[in-house]
Amino acid sequence: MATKQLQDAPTPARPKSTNGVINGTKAGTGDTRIVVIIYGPGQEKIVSVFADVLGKPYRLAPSFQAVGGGDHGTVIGIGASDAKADIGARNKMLMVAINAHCVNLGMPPDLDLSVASDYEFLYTEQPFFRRDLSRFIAFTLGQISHHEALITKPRTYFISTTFPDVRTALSNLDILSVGSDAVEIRVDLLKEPLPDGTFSSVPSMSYVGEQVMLLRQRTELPIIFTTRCTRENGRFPMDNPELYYQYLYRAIQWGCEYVDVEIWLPEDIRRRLYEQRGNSRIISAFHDFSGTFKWPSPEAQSIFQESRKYGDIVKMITIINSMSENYELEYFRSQIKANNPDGPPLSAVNMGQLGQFSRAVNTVFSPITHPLLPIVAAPGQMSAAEINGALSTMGQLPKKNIYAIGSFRSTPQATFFEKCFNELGLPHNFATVDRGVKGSVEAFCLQPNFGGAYINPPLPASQPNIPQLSLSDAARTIGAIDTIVVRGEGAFSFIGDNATWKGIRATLTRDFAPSAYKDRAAIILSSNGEDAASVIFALRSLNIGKIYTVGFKAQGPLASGVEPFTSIESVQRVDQPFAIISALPPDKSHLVQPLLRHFSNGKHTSSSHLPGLGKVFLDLANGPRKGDPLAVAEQSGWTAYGVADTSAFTTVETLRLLVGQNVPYSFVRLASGRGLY
Ligand SMILES: O=C1C[C@@](O)(C(=O)O)C[C@@H](O)[C@@H]1O
Repeated sequence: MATKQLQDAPTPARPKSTNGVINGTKAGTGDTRIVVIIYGPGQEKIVSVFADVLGKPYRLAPSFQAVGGGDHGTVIGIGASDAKADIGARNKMLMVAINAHCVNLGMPPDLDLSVASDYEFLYTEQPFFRRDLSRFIAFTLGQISHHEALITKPRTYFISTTFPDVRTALSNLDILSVGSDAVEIRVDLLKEPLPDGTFSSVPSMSYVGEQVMLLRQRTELPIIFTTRCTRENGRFPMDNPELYYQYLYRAIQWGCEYVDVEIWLPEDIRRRLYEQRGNSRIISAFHDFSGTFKWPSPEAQSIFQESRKYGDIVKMITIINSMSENYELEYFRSQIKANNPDGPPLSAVNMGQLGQFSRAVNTVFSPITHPLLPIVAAPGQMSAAEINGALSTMGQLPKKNIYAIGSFRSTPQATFFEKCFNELGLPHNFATVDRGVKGSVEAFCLQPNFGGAYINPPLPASQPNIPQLSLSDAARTIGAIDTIVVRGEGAFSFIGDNATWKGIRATLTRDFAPSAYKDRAAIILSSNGEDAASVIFALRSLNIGKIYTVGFKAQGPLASGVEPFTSIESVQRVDQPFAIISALPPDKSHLVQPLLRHFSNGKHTSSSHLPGLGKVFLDLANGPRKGDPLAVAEQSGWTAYGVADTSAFTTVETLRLLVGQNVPYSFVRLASGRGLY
């Protein structure tokens, strides 16, 4: 049957690396196959949204057979009933098929189409969450990847949600996920109501699909999809391993970033899931509730070796009987690390109260809970604040002074940082200090308990004058340090970094995949090269084509491929730019308006009859301004963002750099409603 077909077919043309948008690296091109969107009755407009997000033209086709090599670079739409006829016979090396299904229409997706497609996008028409689509497509096509960034982060946490229906969690999700790097959906704990008032023993695929969709619409965090079995503290029945395959494979198709695959499952199922995982990552999971498991045993070693065969992360969780077994786990952890330098990261904790020590010291994907959750997902689970409290009591999280250094006395951000520290149980002090006289930044860095700083306006990277400071690539290239991070002690223990460009890039990729920027033109307006440097860096990381400038001339390492507009004629010669970014100060920000209007109905770069029309405008001006560039942009058909978006994304990045904790963008924006920006 159709399921069988998939079992034998690893996802073809998987990009060699998922070099998505991480750190200073460039966005990868990802999957280069032709994207085919299967749409439901009356839903052809979803094809144009996919095309817009990807920055590509689109056309509708009657069948897979009608798609050929000449369609590279065009998004193809095929109606669901037409697609059914020949989806099984499609050339999988040439095209990637995505079944787009609108759940508002009251019917579950067609099972044959679900199974035969490479991916499935479930969406609601009202409200429609474009950023959900953007994230889904950028992830499944390998243009972005969270994993590389997460496994290099010193500590990662995921929140195990235990809701029977994620709808009840949505209003609290922002606060629940403070401190988490990923959100786990415990599929086995979902309770699907049946018409007779009871609950289904296993939630149906369509119910689970909708739950995943709802969760992803409300969080930007990667999702971990878990079907925990009855023997391992879960509710998923164990009599039919094939059922696990069906759910877990569908999780890959839905674009879940992580899929938890239990080690007891037959090897064939684990292998298939691993081979077919596309850009998802497999967490190979082992739980032992017998109380007889021993970390120093050969069994523990062989479980790790078996898990690593089909796991990007290995998770081992057990019940213990004495405190000393925590030390045995630590020895096991260090051995595994030493003997498997290229092996997958190990996430290992002991359950129960006795095991809480290990929950505090585990650094890789530590499962956490939150007081607002209905139940803890496993005995002994702790919240992020409890773990940080324990670490600080054990001397593992020394109290530091963290500063906002600027030409200001106090800012709402400072209050926000303090709130985050409280919420996360971090022991640090936060102080806002005036930069004042030259040299004061250095003076703060030299204080014994200096724990890092964000600096506004940024420090020139050319003359920071701080001993022990090394620079990140981004700070060096941009020429500005807005964050000083402390890593360890001794020589070069301070890193001068730049968080602003990441805030800009995150804003630019909120509603568009990185491919939308590739080789397209952009215009930057600024009074000087310094204010524009982080913008150029962010655009370059998205493989932008030509950059035109107004008000400044780019210098130094960022100057190549950047051309100033010299006259009205030079503006008129330019093809439709994909992005216009203004770094002008508020009193000059209205000067961008004529450009926004000029390019409103633009000439198109693409020769196709249906080009992607998306265009992005970002206004970085902060403060009361003349005119309303955002309104003008929106009237002229631009997708417009203001500085509040970029500042919120930059705050996320700054917190991550300074204290290693993830505070979701949505939470920062929530706080901004109370006057953060
Ligand atoms: O595997 C784990 C770890 C866990 O069992 C714990 O012990 O915290 C909780 C589960 O939800 C998660 O899937």
